[in-house]
Amino acid sequence: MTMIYLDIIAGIISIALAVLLHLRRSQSWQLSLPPGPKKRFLIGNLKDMPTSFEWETYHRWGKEHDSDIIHLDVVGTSIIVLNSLEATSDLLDKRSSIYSSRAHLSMVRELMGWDFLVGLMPYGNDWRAHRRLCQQTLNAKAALHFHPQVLDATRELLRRLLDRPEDFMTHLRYMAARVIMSITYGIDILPDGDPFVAVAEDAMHTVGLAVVPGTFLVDFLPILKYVPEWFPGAGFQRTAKEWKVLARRMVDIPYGETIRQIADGSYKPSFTSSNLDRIGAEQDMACQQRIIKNTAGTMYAAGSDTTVSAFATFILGALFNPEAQRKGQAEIDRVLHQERLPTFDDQESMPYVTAIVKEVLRWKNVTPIAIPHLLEIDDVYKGYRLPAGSVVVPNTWAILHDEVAYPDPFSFNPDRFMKNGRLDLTVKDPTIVAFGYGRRICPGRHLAYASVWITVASILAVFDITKAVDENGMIIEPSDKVYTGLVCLPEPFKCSIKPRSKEAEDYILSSEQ
Ligand code: HEM
Repeated sequence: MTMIYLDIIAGIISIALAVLLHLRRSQSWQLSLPPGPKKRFLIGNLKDMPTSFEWETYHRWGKEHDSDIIHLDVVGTSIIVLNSLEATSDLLDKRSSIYSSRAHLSMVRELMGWDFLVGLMPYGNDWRAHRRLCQQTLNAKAALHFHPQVLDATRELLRRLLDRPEDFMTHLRYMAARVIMSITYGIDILPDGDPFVAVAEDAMHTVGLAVVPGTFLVDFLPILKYVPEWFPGAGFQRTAKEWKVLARRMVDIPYGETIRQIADGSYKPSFTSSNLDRIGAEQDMACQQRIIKNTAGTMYAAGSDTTVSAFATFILGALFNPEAQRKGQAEIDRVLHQERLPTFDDQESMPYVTAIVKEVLRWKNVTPIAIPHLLEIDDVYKGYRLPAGSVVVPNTWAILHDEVAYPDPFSFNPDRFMKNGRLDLTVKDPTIVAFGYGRRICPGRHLAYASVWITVASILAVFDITKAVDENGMIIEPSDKVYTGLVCLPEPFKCSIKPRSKEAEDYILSSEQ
């Protein structure tokens, strides 16, 4: 008898909950969507969508509609842009259980074969298994183990800058790639023309172009993925086919090399070798290998261009603000007395260097729209209806160029983070948003931050960075433009990098020991 009563009560509760949910949903459907540019019949905002520097357009739309949250519709795909820290924090951080998936991205994930990339995986168990591996290797404590490798790579960077300063971009790329390839695969790459790096760079270029929302219509109309290659207008299919080969090579080739080295006993311990070694007899071997291989491929893809972009932004910032460079050098000289090169232990005593790093991550921020998230269930925010399935674009660029938080936001000015010779903690730290949001926040941020900090400190300690001069003795003004894409990199620029003194040169050369 009691069991029957319990069943009836459970039934009534279930029905009541279902009715409540239905009522909530229908109430929220009466609310309006956030404001945004006028939508056209069927295609919505397709024709308005910017394909380059979209963060600037999104920011302008926000101002025009006097709202930090705007809504767009592209052929039925709902897009929500968040233009303020308040909105990203309220939704992506505080409600991250429903804002942590990713858009379907038919072009990149299905047609171009980038379904291995952790950063693009939908929220769920498979993503969790991959993310766990990233976290185990890259969390704040684990990242400390990489400091010696990063320091070695920085010292080599100094020597290479001394030798061929005009090739500084090549050296910065080498430094970032060297650290990640060694951590991930235990592979020592060649300084110039490394085949593993070449394979990865080719693939990376393609994905950078393809992930920007609005570039390929197939992302908004997934049915187009069934259009055959020969069909007029199906050029994206041919492009995807070519780019898929590059993606596979990027994942397979370095992983294959580690397997080869493990087999002949010549391997160096790395993310890949340690995790393969850890696979238990009770685990599904093929499944675990797939997760390790995907995660390894992701580490290079996610960590190389991003870090290089921050390095290059530092060099550019030093050109745009020579006074900041001098202040950084004066601080370093005060701490090191020009007797040694910086180490990670110097961080506490070099607040101005830290201010430069914060400004680097703010000024030409590496990932202006992070990686857009996806909202999984209907939500309501500031009285607006946010539909399930919306792509949610955090406008990190707008947040980091907000003139209230950062007056004169387009100038490179590390002093904005300083007060009375110390870091001013009342100024918003750009790292709060520069590495993304909520459950999808960049797991490589500790390693990335450490690499940028020690590189900035080491270069400032021994080099002067000045504008280059042409054959007629005229100063070459550097461009402050960046390439558009998911990861923004400064456009090529020239500069002069010279040792600050004979002693500085000696320190660089002796750093090999
Ligand atoms: C200055 C350097 C870097 C910047 C600015 C950066 C920034 C970001 C951003 C904005 C995201 C997206 C977060 C979101 O969806 O909200 C991300 C994701 C990711 N980053 Fe980084 N990153 C950097 C370096 C690295 C490094 C060195 C690694 C690894 C070695 C790495 C690994 C990843 C991974 C695996 C993801 C995907 C996380 C996920 O979707 O769950 N990143 N990063």
